[in-house]
Amino acid sequence: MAKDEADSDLPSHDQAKEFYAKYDPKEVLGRGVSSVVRRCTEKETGKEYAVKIIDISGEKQENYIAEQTKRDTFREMNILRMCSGHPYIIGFHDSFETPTFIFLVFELCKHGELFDYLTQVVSLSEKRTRVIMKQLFDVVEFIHSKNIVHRDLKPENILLDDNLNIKVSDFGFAVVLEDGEELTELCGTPGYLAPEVLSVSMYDDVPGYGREVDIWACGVIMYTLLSGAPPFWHRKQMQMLRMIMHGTYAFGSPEWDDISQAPKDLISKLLVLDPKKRLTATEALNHPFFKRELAPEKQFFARRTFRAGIICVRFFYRLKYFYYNPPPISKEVIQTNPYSVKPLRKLLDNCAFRMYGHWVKKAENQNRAALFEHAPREEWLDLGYS
Ligand SMILES: Nc1ncnc2c1ncn2[C@@H]1O[C@H](COP(=O)(O)OP(=O)(O)OP(=O)(O)O)[C@@H](O)[C@H]1O
Repeated sequence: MAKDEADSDLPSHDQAKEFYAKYDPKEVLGRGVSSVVRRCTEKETGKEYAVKIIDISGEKQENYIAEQTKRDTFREMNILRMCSGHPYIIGFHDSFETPTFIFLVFELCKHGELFDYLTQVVSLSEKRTRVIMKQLFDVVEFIHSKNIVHRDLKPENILLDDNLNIKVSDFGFAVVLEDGEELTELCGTPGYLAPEVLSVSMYDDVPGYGREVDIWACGVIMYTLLSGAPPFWHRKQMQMLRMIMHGTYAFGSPEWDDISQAPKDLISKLLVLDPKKRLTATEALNHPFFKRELAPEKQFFARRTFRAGIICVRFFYRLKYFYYNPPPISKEVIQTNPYSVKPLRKLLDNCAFRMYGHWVKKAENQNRAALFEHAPREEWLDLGYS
């Protein structure tokens, strides 16, 4: 990209003297509705950060929306300060305000979003899911203890640091609950919305919602990490919202066949329609999924150990034999059950993901709602694959 074009959305030096005195802005990392996130370096230390530059000038949007953006940003800054120092929440380093822009300087997460990581790997192992979900519940337990509700937990808002630890970001919808306060605003991302958020926007005589919406979102995230597809999804958004309202989801085959009972049990205790019956973050952290199974005390039995050794060696040689002499794949198997053949299974899965875009690569100007679009891609239709 030409330098002029790349820098075209940067505020001028006159508009942001204080920021430019301390930081050098670099390439764009991501864009929001009214903001651009760039890598930047701190002049004094040479350390790298990410700066979110929020336009509050009113030039790109109506004045009243710019005012709202400004108010929301101050609320977000206040909440970020309340969360400072938590190991799995994005570090908030610095801020600057001018009449036209607000600059928020964050720690830099070079590995980007959990969403992009999932795009590459499609689904995660139980072990990796355990690490990520444990960190996520640590965050939720912490923010809920401070009466903060995030309201937009999803893989796009979970960044990964250099050690692939999570950093929960984007507290743009987060609020601090007053004692006994119930929320009524419809906000969040469709696939992750809890049923009570939908109810409150549809009916007059229902109670508002509270912190339990974050637990529901954790259930959706955990399901998605393990299977590579969201639990509530339909080509037509109204149908998808109806599925959420009724709590209709399944641990379908074959994605869930090899997944053990503990994570399924935990998910089923998170995706509970009645928010009062949903686990809390602390209860989720005490679920058996997060408890390592302790091996029984080991005793040494010479004969048994010797026999086990022989079996292992035999097994190894059989495995080696099959590896170098794989059984022929018959035409019948390919016709009747192609999914049972591992290389074909991989190919089919890849095609399905390409065609239906459960995981879609983020591109310039791509709408994130595409994650839930189940339509074949244009070029496939041209090829007559529809
Ligand atoms: N600290 C960071 N390190 C690396 N990349 C980041 C960081 N913060 C944000 N990004 C990238 O920038 C993108 C947009 O950031 P962010 O999620 O804060 O904006 P947004 O909330 O989507 O914006 P808006 O609320 O204005 O629509 C992120 O999705 C991510 O890819």
